[in-house]
Formats: sequence, structure tokens, C-alpha cells
Amino acid sequence: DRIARNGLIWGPDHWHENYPMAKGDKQSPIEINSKDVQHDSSLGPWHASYDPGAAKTILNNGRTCRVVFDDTFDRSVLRGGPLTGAYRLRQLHLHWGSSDDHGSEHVIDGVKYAAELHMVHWNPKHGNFAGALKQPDGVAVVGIFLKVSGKYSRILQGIDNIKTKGKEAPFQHFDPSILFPKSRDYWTYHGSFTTPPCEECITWILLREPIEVSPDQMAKLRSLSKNGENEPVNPLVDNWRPLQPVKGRVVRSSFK
Ligand SMILES: NS(=O)(=O)c1ccc(S(=O)(=O)NCc2cccs2)s1
Ligand SMILES: [Zn+2]
Repeated sequence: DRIARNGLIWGPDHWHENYPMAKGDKQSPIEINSKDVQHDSSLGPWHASYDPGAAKTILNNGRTCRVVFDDTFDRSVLRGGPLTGAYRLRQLHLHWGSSDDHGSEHVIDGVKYAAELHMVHWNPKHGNFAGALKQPDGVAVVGIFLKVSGKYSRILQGIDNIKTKGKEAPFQHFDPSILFPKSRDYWTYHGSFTTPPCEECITWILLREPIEVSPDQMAKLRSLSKNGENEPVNPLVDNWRPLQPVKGRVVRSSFK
């Protein structure tokens, strides 16, 4: 059962045994092929208005590095683009690989990025996050691709004190909009959480322009551990879900 706990038995191909949604028709991530993308001129720009004071803590939950925000009122919200109404920012986290040539969950025209950052927002018209998970318009995730360049860039500092699973540290006065690339161009499609229970409640908004991180930032991410303190070291890398079938879904773009 140690193997089971490490997720080897419960790898992505087994998730459906406990979470039937994992075999649904609107699963994420998917590959985006530009030739199949449909430009939709009715897709307006998206807008994030985040309060830096809403950032609370950064933690390692053994599966990713996550920053959590106060989402008890409309304090940090995302609106516009494919969305109706204001969605509250709840948390951001990342998926990354064991080397720079892979790590992202979504793949663009065959290109895998070194990492993918997800900013998870939920629709308050459904009362709370648990309620929003059950609705097709319940959650909106902005996905930002990370590519490694020599250029130093400020991304998640504070990774130093959450090396092992369960570690949590204050992470305040942080405005996640600094992570946005220059261009607001995006792709959007309807999909799911990329981890169990894989609910199909997500409007994905994937930004076309990747942001750059430095090699040492990637090394810091890869230095995180799945294990708890005083347990055998189990590096936290390759926490991405394999590609899922598109099943006839159309990916729309805000750009030509
Ligand atoms: N990679 S991703 O952005 O698709 C996420 C995966 C899991 C996310 S969550 O932390 O919001 N939990 C989801 C939960 C479901 C039920 C109880 S919790 S977001
Ligand atoms: Zn994610």
C-alpha cells in the first residue's frame, strides 16, 4: 500500500476506478492544434483585478506548490473573455517536469513547455467552491505556460521554506497579475480538473504567450519533495496529467 500511497497503482490510468469522471467526454488536459482552433470574434478581453492583500500562504501538498488566497468575498476576481460574471481567485499552483523539455499539461501544436501555472477561480453564484465544482460554469482556470530562459524572472519566491509535503509558509502582499505575459491572447475550451475527482466544471483560458523563468527557478521547483520531512526523499516532479481525448470539443481563440 506504500506503492498505492505513492500513486504508482493510482496512476492516471487508474483514477477512473475511484473517480468515474476521469473517463468523461470533457477531460483535461488536451493538445491544441492550431489548424482545428476556431477564432471567435465575440471573445472579448479578460480582466483580472487582484488584491495583493488576498494572498495568504504558500504550501507543498505533496502533489504541487500552491499559493492560497482569501476568497470569502469578491476580493480578487477574473471577468470577461468567455466568462459571465466575476470569478473569485482561490489558489494558484504549478505542474512541471523533471527536465526543461516537458512538464506542461496542455500541449500546443506538439510543443510541451517546462511548466504550466494554473490560477483557479470559482463562480460565487454557486454559493461556495464545493457547489461550483458541480456546475459546468463553476470554475475558470487561467493557464500560463513557462519556458526556461537565462533571463532571471520573479516568480514564486518563498519556495525555499516548503521543501517537504505539509510545509506551509506565509505568502503575503503578492499580486499574481505580475505573472501575466504582455499579450492577453488566449485559447478557451470546456474541460475538467486535471487531478481527481476530475469534475468537468472548468472554463479553461490558456494564454498564448509563455512567460520566462530562470533555470534556477526551475531547479527550485524540482527541489521540492513529495515526501514529508524525515521520510525517504521522493522528488516532486512530473506532476502533469497525460493528454485526454478532445471528443469533438472545439477550442476557440481570441486571436486570428
Ligand atoms: N490542475 S487543475 O487546475 O485542473 C486543478 C486540480 C485540482 C484543483 S483544486 O485544488 O481546486 N481541487 C479540486 C477539488 C475537487 C474536489 C475537491 S477539491 S485545481
Ligand atoms: Zn493544475
